[in-house]
Amino acid sequence: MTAALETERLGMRFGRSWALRDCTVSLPAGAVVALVGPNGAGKTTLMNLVCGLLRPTEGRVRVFGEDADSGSAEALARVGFVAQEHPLYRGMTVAELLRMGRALNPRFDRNLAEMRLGALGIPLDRRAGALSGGQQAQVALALALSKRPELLVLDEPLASLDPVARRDFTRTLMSAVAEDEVTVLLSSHVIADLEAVCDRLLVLDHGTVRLDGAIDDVLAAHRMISGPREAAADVPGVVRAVHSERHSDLLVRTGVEAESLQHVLHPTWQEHPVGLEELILAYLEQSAVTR
Ligand SMILES: Nc1ncnc2c1ncn2[C@@H]1O[C@H](COP(=O)(O)OP(=O)(O)OP(=O)(O)O)[C@@H](O)[C@H]1O
Repeated sequence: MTAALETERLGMRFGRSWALRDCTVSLPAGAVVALVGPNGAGKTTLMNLVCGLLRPTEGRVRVFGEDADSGSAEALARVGFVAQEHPLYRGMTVAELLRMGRALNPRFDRNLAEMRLGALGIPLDRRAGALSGGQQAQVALALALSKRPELLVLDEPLASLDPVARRDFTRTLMSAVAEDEVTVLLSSHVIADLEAVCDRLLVLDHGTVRLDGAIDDVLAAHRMISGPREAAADVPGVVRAVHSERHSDLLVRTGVEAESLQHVLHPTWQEHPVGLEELILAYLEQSAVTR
């Protein structure tokens, strides 16, 4: 089956610095992917490459098998993009934005956009600049979804939204995923938001891929264990260790076979599953320490 998104040793350099390097990932169609990483990790750069807004310095990026920077009308029509701060033409009314969307995109479904915005009580005759931040985000999402894209790329769409607006945005997104089977690449710094909608994780740090996989598989392949400090050095696959005088808390990569840990651990070690936020932070902290 063709992957929705495939990158092969993808790299992007600005001047002398690499924003993204050696990035090889394959995202299956229908996945909802959480793109996570600290400021400057390369998330926006990857998204711009996926949308064909940047040409890679090295490597390739393919969307449904076609080079993302081919510039073909078909490739552009397949991807919906909501950039950071969801920019809109502020002087135009919502109705004018929808007309423009229709004129620019052959598959644009204006009824769908009006239905979604109507359900949220967003007036079509209001200028975009006079809408609240949450309403602007909803308009940007409705415009992107009404293109009927096969891949939807959302760069920190929730950043400026209050909790109710975040929930409304997430609901709109989830219903679109359920109805249209669209593949989604969604970045955010708020892991709880991502956990609610995403089934796959891609962690970037300093331009390189730190973790990539289905969230369930990634969580199943890690354990948090607590036990005597003097035995901590014998534990294999430690991602992150926090020691007190006598005690150690370790995040360990166990592979898919979590039982394998039992063979090496002293019975006094206690084991418990790891949460997504804890896991991501552990990888990012480990990476910060080893640099
Ligand atoms: N147009 C550009 N010119 C020069 N450097 C750039 C450009 N765009 C990005 N960079 C650099 O590339 C690196 C990655 O930036 P990018 O915006 O992709 O990170 P990010 O993960 O999206 O960060 P944030 O979470 O802060 O939005 C940073 O060091 C940034 O300064």
